[in-house]
Amino acid sequence: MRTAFGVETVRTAERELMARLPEGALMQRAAAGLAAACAELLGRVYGKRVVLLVGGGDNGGDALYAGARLARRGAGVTAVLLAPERAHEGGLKALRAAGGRVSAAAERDIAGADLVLDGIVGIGGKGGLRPAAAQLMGAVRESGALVVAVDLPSGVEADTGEVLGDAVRADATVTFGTYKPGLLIDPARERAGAVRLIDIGLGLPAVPELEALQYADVAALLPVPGASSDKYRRGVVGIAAGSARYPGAAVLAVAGALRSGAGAVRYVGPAADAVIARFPEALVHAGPPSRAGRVQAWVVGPGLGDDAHGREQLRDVLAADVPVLVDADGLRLADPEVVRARTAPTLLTPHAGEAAALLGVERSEVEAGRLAAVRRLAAEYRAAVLLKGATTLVAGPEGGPVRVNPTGTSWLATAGSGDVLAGLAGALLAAGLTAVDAGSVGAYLHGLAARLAAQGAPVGAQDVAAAIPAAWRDVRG
Ligand SMILES: NC(=O)C1=CN([C@@H]2O[C@H](COP(=O)(O)OP(=O)(O)OC[C@H]3O[C@@H](n4cnc5c(N)ncnc54)[C@H](O)[C@@H]3O)[C@@H](O)[C@H]2O)[C@@H](O)CC1
Ligand SMILES: [K+]
Repeated sequence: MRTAFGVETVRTAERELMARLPEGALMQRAAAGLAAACAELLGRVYGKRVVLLVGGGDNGGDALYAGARLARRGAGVTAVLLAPERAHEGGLKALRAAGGRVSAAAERDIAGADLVLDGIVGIGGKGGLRPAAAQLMGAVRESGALVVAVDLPSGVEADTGEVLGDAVRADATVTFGTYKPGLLIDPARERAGAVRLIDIGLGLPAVPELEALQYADVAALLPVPGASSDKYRRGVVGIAAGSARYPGAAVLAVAGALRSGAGAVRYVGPAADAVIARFPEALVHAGPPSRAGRVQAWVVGPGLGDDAHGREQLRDVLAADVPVLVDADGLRLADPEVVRARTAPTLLTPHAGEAAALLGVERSEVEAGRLAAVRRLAAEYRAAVLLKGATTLVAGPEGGPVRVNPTGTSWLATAGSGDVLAGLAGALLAAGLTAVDAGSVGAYLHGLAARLAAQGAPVGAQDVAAAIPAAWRDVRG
């Protein structure tokens, strides 16, 4: 599991550690790791030109000390001081002693750089880049230099993943002690490039603020049928989706569920003919979901439409005392009071627009502050919430760490892809995973399936569904 902690927690851990270490030792640890990472990225250090963008805090201090180490290995190192009167004194002295210099012409030095080290601000940064730093970003882009961010790209919010105005766009980020939430969540994540974590010995709490499942975590959570498992052990999924107008959503949700280890899939709704034509193994039922026979988890909403029939289906499913995944039209039509009052687990799977409607805010507000939005939704609806996006987030109703999906890909931004995810996560719910596990394992497999299906070329939702077994095999190794 890759974990992230917010600034307040990092500060506390830093204070405790600093009290036990000689003055400046922690910054030396950070700078040593940073310099080593830069050296690796440069390949050969000797003769390379390195420019340090140095702000007025310890983030700039890290850059200066790392620059001194690179200068000692033969790099030509130049520091651009963005707050000359506050630049870290010890770091500046070390840089000069190692043969580095302070720049008198920032843009010219940047233009000739092989590597630019962004030490403008770190976790002490507030409110985006100031004009003096923002002005240099054009020169940094044009230089073609490798950009390495110290701790996090300056101008992004460490705790929320927001990008405020101009922010550094790094090829790599070297972060200290722990990932910060902003390094794992869009829109900030894509500013960070490849993130490398340097252990500086911070003692961190057991429960992180954010966690990203890795292969091994997903493998451990995947339901695997035992020798004696019958279809009920593997889980029976009910799907109440599709309408005369949108039969395809039902087909895709069923496709997702059938390829995700469900013992059986029961379909209820007006698209039964379309479903059975594609999937003879699906069980189709007329009448209300509550009359469909034994079901261990329901998926409701994809393509449901908003006519009386759809509303009735939704009401009926939400009254069931089994886990329910609510997607798409289901999210639009669900009565918040009914969702809150449910005692069996509920998993809501909105995209940013649907999340905004559920919260009664603008879509842009959700997009800018996705972590806050998913937490608020989970608390307000007393449900697990999967907020779709390039980095899908999953929050549980009881707080705790928010899961962030690392496998997302823009190939998933295609019609019907959400319907497949609904079926997939529904099958995992039926197999007995908690709502947060079903959501996060579902998002993981869904992203991986899309990558495997795409291989760099366009894919449709059906291809994604067809690649779920391959993703499953890939994870189980
Ligand atoms: N405290 C520690 O023990 C360690 C800290 N480390 C480094 O220290 C950083 C935190 O240092 P600081 O607390 O000094 O804070 P920062 O260096 O992140 O930034 C604070 C400074 O920048 C100014 N500032 C705030 N927002 C700004 C903005 N938008 N534009 C320009 N200037 C802005 C502040 O007035 C202050 O001078 C970490 O990110 C990490 O790089 C590492 O050396 C590891 C150890
Ligand atoms: K930085």
